[in-house]
Amino acid sequence: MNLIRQDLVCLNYSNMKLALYYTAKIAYRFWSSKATWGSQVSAKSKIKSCRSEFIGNKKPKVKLTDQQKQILEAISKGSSIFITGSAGTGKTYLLQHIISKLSKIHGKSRVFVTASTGVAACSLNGQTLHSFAGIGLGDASNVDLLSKVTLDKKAYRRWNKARALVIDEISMISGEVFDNLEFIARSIRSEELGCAEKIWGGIQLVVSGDFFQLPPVISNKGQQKEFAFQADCWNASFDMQIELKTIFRQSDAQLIKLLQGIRKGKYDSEDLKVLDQCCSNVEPDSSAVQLYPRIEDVNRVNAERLDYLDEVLFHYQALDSGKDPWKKQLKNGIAPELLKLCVGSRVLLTKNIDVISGLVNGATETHKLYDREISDICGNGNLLPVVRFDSGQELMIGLERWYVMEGDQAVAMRKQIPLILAWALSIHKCQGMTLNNLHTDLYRVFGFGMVYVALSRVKSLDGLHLVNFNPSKIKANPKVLKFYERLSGEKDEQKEDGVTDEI
Ligand SMILES: Nc1ncnc2c1ncn2[C@@H]1O[C@H](COP(=O)(O)OP(=O)(O)OP(=O)(O)O)[C@@H](O)[C@H]1O
Repeated sequence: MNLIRQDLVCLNYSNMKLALYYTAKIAYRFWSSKATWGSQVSAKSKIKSCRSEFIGNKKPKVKLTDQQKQILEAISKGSSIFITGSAGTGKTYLLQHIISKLSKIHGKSRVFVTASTGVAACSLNGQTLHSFAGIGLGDASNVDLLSKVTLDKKAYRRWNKARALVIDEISMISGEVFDNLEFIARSIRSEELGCAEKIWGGIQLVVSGDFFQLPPVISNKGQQKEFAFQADCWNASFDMQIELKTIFRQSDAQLIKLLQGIRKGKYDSEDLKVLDQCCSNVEPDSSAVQLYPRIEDVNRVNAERLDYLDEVLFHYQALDSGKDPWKKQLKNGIAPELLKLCVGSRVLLTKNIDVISGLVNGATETHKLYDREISDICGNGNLLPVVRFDSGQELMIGLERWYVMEGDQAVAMRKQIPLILAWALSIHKCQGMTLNNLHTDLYRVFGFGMVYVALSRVKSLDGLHLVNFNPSKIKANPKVLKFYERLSGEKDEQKEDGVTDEI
């Protein structure tokens, strides 16, 4: 199937020298390459080489903090670690370094990268924890889950093969599930590998997340072990539990103080004044991403805005390969099955494109997502979109691939344009993102952690706009507060015993 019709690309702007240059060149190359879905890799590399002729391919280097380096060293020594810290302290960024280190130590195929949600898993090129484990919804007794996994040859093999297991966004995994997974790992590995029973069957465990962010979705509200840290095996699972302290996402001291308070469910009159100044009932400006607690509001706003533009709609249908259940998991990722765009759509780039991260954010290549300005679809039919970024730079966005990995094996893959409509996003979907300008309606906020997740996405106060803000919605779960008190208490005790600050 032809993706790129051999029509010449037309641009809607007249003053886009740079974009015109790229586009003209790309259009020519596509014309001559007769690109199809199958040949997109070469088309994409042509886009990249074409871009780098103009803007270079430099990736700004990020220096790891002493804490981050200490964690990497401990990983090299085989330690199992829980990494926590406020939003924007670089947990996921560090995980990327950890994953490459673990792959060197154990071999790529023996390192399994997972996360509690599809979106978080996709951003690490991993899979959801539940699908790695083969436990389905995971709502059965440990013995029943063990039999389920034992009957699932592939899942059983994964548990045997694993030398290291990475779990991101742990706040959304319950203690019940965490204990059950430990039981499965220990049972399968001691039986199959013929070794004495060890915790997690001897797998090196790297777990990351912030329990002040979104909690697990639990059907049985009476469940005793709501959070993973309440699991019986939690403390025994780690050699080290460490809280990252340096916040990178924000640099403004007032905003950092405000967010640190909200994280713990606290605020003072100064914080309320700051939040008050962010409140306004004025229609959000078009560069702001609107965050809503409920997906119905997100879909409604995006559909309304798309409709309002009254432009020709372009449909981009994802191309999926692989088998179920892996293929089904692609639906939980960030790349939509059907992407509808038109000229003027507000979009979000959902995949890190090296050349963009260096140029636009001037920071690192590791941002998981970027908020960007108006997109411009060029040409017609199946032509590729050209996006104008906040920096003013314009790029044609080619196809990207999202994989579901089983060790080093890709078991399913989705090809899609790495964009989603982004006038509005759900607070659940934005966990992990960094946004320049956000507008959030907190009227329908429910549960703990939601206000914190929404507000902590933003980089500076200029970019924070609120409606329906009610201080009573700022709340932290008392169990989580206790856990962190204990964590820092233990740290203080260790300090008195002469142990280093971080460990
Ligand atoms: N050592 C570092 N120096 C500079 N920037 C860093 C460093 N570590 C991480 N960052 C940057 O900090 C930002 C936030 O990182 P990241 O998204 O990993 O945070 P996080 O703790 O996972 O946040 P969240 O809890 O919201 O998911 C990213 O832009 C990342 O590139």
